[in-house]
Amino acid sequence: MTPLIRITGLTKTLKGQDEPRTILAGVDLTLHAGESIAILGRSGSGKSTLLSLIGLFDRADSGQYLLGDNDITRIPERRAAALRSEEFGFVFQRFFLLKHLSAVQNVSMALVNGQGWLPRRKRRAKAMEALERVGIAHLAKHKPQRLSGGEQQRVAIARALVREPRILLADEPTGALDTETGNLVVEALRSATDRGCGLILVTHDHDHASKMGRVLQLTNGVFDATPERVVV
Ligand SMILES: Nc1ncnc2c1ncn2[C@@H]1O[C@H](COP(=O)(O)OP(=O)(O)OP(=O)(O)O)[C@@H](O)[C@H]1O
Repeated sequence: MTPLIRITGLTKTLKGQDEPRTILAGVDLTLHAGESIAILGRSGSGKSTLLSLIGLFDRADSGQYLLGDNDITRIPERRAAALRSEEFGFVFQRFFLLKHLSAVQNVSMALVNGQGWLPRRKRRAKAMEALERVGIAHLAKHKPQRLSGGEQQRVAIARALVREPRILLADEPTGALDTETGNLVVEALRSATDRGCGLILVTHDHDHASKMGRVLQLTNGVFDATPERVVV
């Protein structure tokens, strides 16, 4: 089957006031439907930079990016914006929940500007289903201030999943959480792959990384050549 993502030889050099710095020096990555990948690497190794290229927030200097059968290496920003909302779900370290809205309203909001109009009742039903998937349907009416950090992050995951993205990108989603709470969040992310979603998790936490199907280590702008550990 065609992979969701095929990236080859991706490079990115940052040109600031100082000397140009090569952050990514030829990254190869393939993600299949239903697969989960953890990306580890020391601070500043380029993990977030890579995720922002994959999520089409930024462009590589060279290399090729195939999304399914489509070469999207050099698509215009308008098309990139459409793909970001149609194909990707994003989860960040910060939850970015709207504090005056309940959990279910925060999740439904993600459907307001989506493809095709949905009546409010349908949006709410889908949002409830997404909250159920991450195990917090019972907290649907709670506003963020009444939720713990881990619960808020699971609302954010439900918000990312409610649009049924094909690819879920998570950048340090457990960075602000303790280990136990982080485990719940990682399980909520991983469970998205049960329905065929592809997941890429950037993390510093080796335990969380080990819950993914593959673990890749970013060092000096490329993935280590050490054999990938496959968890079965
Ligand atoms: N907009 C920018 N302008 C200049 N330098 C940047 C910019 N964004 C990132 N960098 C630099 O690029 C390098 C890679 O950053 P990146 O955030 O991708 O690393 P990371 O592996 O995600 O780090 P961390 O684990 O600390 O989040 C860092 O040295 C960072 O300082």
